[in-house]
Amino acid sequence: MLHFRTFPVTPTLGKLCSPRPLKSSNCPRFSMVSRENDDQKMKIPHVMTVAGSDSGAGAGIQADLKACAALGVYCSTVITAVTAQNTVGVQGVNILPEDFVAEQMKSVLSDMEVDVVKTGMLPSVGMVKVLLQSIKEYSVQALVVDPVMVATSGDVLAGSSVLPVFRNVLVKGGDLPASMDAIDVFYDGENVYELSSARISTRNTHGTGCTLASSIAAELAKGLPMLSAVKIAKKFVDAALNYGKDMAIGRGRHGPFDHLLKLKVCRSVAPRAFSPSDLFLYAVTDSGMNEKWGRSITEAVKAAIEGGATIVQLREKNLETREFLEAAKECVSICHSKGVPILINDRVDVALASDADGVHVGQSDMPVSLVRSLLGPEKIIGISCKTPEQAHEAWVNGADYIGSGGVFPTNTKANNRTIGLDGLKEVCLASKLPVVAIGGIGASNAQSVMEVDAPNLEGVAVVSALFNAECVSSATKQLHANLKQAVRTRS
Ligand SMILES: Cc1ncc(COP(=O)(O)OP(=O)(O)O)c(N)n1
Ligand SMILES: Cc1nc(C(=O)O)sc1CCOP(=O)(O)O
Ligand SMILES: [Mg+2]
Repeated sequence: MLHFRTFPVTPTLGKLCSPRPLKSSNCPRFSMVSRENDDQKMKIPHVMTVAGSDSGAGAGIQADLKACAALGVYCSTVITAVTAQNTVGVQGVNILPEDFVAEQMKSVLSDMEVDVVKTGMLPSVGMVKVLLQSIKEYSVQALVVDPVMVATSGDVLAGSSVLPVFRNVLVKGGDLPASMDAIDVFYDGENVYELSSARISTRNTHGTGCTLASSIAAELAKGLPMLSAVKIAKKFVDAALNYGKDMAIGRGRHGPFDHLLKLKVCRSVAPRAFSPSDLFLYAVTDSGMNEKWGRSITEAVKAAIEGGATIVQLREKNLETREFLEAAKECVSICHSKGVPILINDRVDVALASDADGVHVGQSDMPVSLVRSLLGPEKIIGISCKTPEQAHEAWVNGADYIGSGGVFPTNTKANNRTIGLDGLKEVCLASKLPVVAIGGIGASNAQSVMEVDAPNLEGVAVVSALFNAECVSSATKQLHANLKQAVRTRS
């Protein structure tokens, strides 16, 4: 079945309201705007959806909200009808009174700066008139109309009387049976474009139309031209279908798919919550040392875990990205099988791609708040601090722990400033975060570190004491025993 999804933007809008020109394609996604009696504020792209509610949350208002959230656009919602719906079909439709739909639109449009209006289920010609009346009063850049005439299940949701008013059209071919590719045809009033992608074989297609239309609206709200917006929206729908292709929600023929695919990446990366006690014996790798002793990174990591390392960091400064990623994937699998968290030094991309538990960054690396926004809430982020001010900032910016040093002079990190045991204590006392000491620490001086009187000092991070030793597991066992002894003395 072909679903006709139509997008009458500027030509048709000219008749309906006074559209503002679309923002240029290279304008920033979030621009600064000034309003009367207001300081400079961050302008968030805004789509207002006028659509029906789907109780199964695969389509309608719920799909629009999820698509806009996934694409980083604010979405306000005007509900035209409430449907009783699931993966089997539409069991009931309760249409809201037209004057109340008008009231919702007025509430949003009179207060908020809406860039694009996207319509879904408009169950009567009266409702279309209500919409036109409202958007005549307030200026919006574009109107994306998804006629929602027929649900994926085949249920008819709106009559054909609304068809003649549409102009530009995107004809979706995703539901055509027995074709290898999903081919959509876009006509912008002048040219016809064929947009094809590989068909994703899945039962979870409920809400694809709503999602495609709201994604186009979201990209237009960011300032993209129409054809680019349509292409990106199609890519997003394909990615979401792919992520959700094996989900099992509902018993019907058409399940919902996974709009929030980015969150799924975060979710799968954190097998268990971070605990400060993980920092007790922190093994930080060094490829130069492992090469010198003729062992691979994976052999070194296995041996450190065997000796009692409680957390691992891959600090591989000389590896090519591809080599680093392969080693990281293997080490992630080893560490996860042993229940030991593994972090990546500096490289957020490698951490994401390898499914590692987090990242350790220094003061001149990517800022913690940005790392957090890229990695999501569940990942572990460590930050190096040498001063109380940095330690305070680490907490404010959302780090999970602090690495503080150099406690003693070290040959492992060039030009590293030594802060001593006193400097370490000052850092500990300036933050609520757990702290791991680093720099020149080994079995012979670990006890003196653990004697520092700071309750949040959780352990030691070491490179050469483990990896510049002939036998990594023995060296780790020895350090572990000494740390245990130090803790017994401390308590
Ligand atoms: C646990 C821990 N603490 C400190 C560091 C040092 O990080 P950074 O300052 O970014 O220096 P490099 O390690 O990148 O040279 C660390 N890696 N781990
Ligand atoms: C990676 C690193 N960071 C430091 C800091 O002071 O932040 S000291 C250091 C090197 C630690 O190696 P070793 O255990 O061989 O001394
Ligand atoms: Mg660094």
